[in-house]
Amino acid sequence: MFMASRIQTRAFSASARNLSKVAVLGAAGGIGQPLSLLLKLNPRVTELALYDIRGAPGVAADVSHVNTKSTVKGYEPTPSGLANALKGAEIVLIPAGVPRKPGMSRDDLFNTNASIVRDLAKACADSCPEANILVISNPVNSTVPICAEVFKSKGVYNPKRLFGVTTLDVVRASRFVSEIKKTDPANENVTVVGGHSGVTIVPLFSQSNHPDLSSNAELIHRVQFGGDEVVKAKDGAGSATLSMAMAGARMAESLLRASQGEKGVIEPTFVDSPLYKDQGIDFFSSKVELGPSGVEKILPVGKVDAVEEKLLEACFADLKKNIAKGVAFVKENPGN
Ligand SMILES: NC(=O)C1=CN([C@@H]2O[C@H](COP(=O)(O)OP(=O)(O)OC[C@H]3O[C@@H](n4cnc5c(N)ncnc54)[C@H](O)[C@@H]3O)[C@@H](O)[C@H]2O)C=CC1
Ligand SMILES: O=C([O-])CC(=O)C(=O)O
Repeated sequence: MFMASRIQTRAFSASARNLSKVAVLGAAGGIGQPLSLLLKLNPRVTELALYDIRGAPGVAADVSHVNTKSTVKGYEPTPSGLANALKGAEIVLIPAGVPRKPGMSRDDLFNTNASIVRDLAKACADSCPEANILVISNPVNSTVPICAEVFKSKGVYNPKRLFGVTTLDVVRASRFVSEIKKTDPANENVTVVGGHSGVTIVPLFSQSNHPDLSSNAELIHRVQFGGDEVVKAKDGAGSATLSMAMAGARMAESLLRASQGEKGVIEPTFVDSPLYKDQGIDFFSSKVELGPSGVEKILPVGKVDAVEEKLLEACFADLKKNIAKGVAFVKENPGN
């Protein structure tokens, strides 16, 4: 009897620890819908909260019929709907905002998406200040600093809990390499550092299985401008959604694995980083070891070759401006 109740208690505390509410803000969009589906398929997610300014209850009703154990709820587009979606969330994924059309840069999205992300970050700071915030909305190089400034202004900033999602860049890099080398992309781990737009995306092929590729200008360009390929092909109907949903779901899964005790979980992500602060760059994407507190350890960039050295120089110049723009936006437009 005593033994049985002890076992039951232990089983209960283990499952209580693994209750993971995940919220998606922008859940009815091109990324939000497949991302919500992939999260519903993830057994580590126990509660899925879907929010959008339109259509979240419909997406939630649909996804909720998928026969996995997690519960799914769609929230009304009201301040209380948003607050309830966020309350108790361990992870918040933010793909809310407009995507690019052909001819636009990610920075061209700033004017629309900056205030969307600022306001959603405020809601997160109020309702789930300890959640891991995963920013997908572009321009990531600026929207992540925007979130940081909002959290700072509310006195709840924890740099270990804020992530710009750059997973798609390594997903693409490994796939593109595997196409060239006729290998399985699952075995191609390409480190990509910097930021998430154009020349701020720096693949480090010298550190990969195929160091010869570091002089392949065409491949480097394809990784840096992979997003443009999709924007062009969609011809006005948006940008990457399905591959992005997969990348976002992978990042969320990695955080859940790490928070549930798995050691050595490493993902590339754009975080508040010490790596180049001496050069005035406060956020940088590199390999990050994840843990129960979010960022466990930011790994060094490591040895780069002369080509990559030049790529990094170009990255720094743009990245610095993108970050400063996000910081200045919140200072000049604190919102209500
Ligand atoms: N980090 C990355 O690697 C990638 C980022 N993106 C970015 O993700 C963002 C979303 O892209 P898509 O899903 O294709 O766009 P979409 O237009 O299909 O969906 C965006 C959704 O956000 C919603 N939304 C707008 N304002 C909102 C608010 N204040 N609160 C909640 N929801 C709101 C819209 O109603 C819409 O359902 C874009 O900014 C895009 O550039 C896209 C691909 C890759
Ligand atoms: O290219 C875009 O605008 C969307 C994006 O960030 C990507 O696909 O990497």
